[in-house]
Amino acid sequence: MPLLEVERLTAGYGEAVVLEEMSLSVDDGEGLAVLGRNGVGKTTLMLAIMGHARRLSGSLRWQGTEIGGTPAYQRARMGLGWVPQERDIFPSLTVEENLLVAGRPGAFGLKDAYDLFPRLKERRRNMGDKLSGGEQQMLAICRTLMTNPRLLLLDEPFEGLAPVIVEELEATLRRLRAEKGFATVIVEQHAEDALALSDRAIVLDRGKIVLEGRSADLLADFAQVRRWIAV
Ligand SMILES: Nc1ncnc2c1ncn2[C@@H]1O[C@H](COP(=O)(O)OP(=O)(O)OP(=O)(O)O)[C@@H](O)[C@H]1O
Repeated sequence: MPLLEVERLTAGYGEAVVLEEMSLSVDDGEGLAVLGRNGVGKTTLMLAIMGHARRLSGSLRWQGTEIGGTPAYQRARMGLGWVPQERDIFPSLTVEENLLVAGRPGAFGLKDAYDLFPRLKERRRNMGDKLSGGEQQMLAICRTLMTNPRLLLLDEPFEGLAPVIVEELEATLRRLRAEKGFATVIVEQHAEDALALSDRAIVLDRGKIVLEGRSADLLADFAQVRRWIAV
């Protein structure tokens, strides 16, 4: 049984339809990349999975249970972990406080966060608004990991970061998946990075899946991906 199953999902905001009859699934431990140009509905898909966008029809199943009508906070408790593009760090709390307020019982705790990103340990007494972009992203990822999710949804985690930081984040995400068996869904403009990090990928255009396949195959024939993502 897939961990997450999206079936003929139509979703958007108010009366506006952004996603049309979209179907996809993510297995336990699997990495899925979501690619596409600006405005095609990638973030909306994440928001719909988390319960923050409006579902008009279709179904969402989590470990076989329908969650289409389940409120967002309960989905988070069920093991869906969301790392928003805005990072949503509390500016007036320290790094450590940001981590602790997110914490829920489970295998991943403060020590694991600091092992994953030693930089966060060095900065643990810094306020949330006194961090570099890369440190903020590390904190945003760890804060979600502190909720001990089964699935980690990342929205453009590499946006605006220096290449050396992107490499560090990529290596850590790879290690996390290998060691802890997390399933991940990653939305990225950097398509080649996202393909290198994932097992499978979907490419969206105007609210629909226009291409999907194994990431290795899409990387080997990148021209067909570029057709859909080039501006
Ligand atoms: N809160 C909202 N209310 C109404 N429409 C919205 C809202 N958020 C996004 N949209 C619209 O939904 C469509 C898809 O946006 P979405 O953010 O999902 O795209 P995206 O592929 O993630 O793009 P980007 O890479 O720019 O984030 C766009 O036309 C956008 O204008």
